[in-house]
Amino acid sequence: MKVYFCGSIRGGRDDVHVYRRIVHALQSYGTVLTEHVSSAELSDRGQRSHTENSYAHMNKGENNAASGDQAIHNRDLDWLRQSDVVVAEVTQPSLGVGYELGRAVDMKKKIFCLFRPSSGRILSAMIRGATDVKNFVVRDYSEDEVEKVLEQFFCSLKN
Ligand SMILES: O=c1[nH]c(=O)n([C@H]2C[C@H](O)[C@@H](COP(=O)(O)O)O2)cc1CO
Repeated sequence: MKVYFCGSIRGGRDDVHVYRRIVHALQSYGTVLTEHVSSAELSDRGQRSHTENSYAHMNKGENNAASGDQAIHNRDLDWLRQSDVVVAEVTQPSLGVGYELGRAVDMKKKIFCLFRPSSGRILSAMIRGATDVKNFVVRDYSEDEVEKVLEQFFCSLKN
């Protein structure tokens, strides 16, 4: 099973610790194509947070030069096409995540969105309201429920 995980990068990295927990749990169900989204080394500038030498080791896809952005976009859409399921943490608003979800709907992917009401945010109606889209599920959860809600979702795929 190939899993495409979506989480905010340039939209803000406040929830990266939650992304790590989700990706860790997802790895027991299959291959996570976008593991880098959960990397603490990626800053909200889409770059590793350290300066100088780290640029030499930077994963080419995650720099913010224009050509780098095109490579990131094209690589991620390739991964999205390959994926069997899309899991998105949507608490931290992110243009990129919203775009990925829209493209995934168009590709008729199975989509599972996770939102934490404890954040005090109100989820976009374009995500919460997509209830008539087939295979598009939005689940409210708290951080300590990550493993449980993912287990429920992957079990539901078997039925
Ligand atoms: O460097 C990147 N690498 C990358 O894979 N993405 C993808 C994966 C994430 O699910 C999503 C985050 O979008 P944004 O950066 O607009 O928050 O876009 C986004 C960026 C930066 O926009």
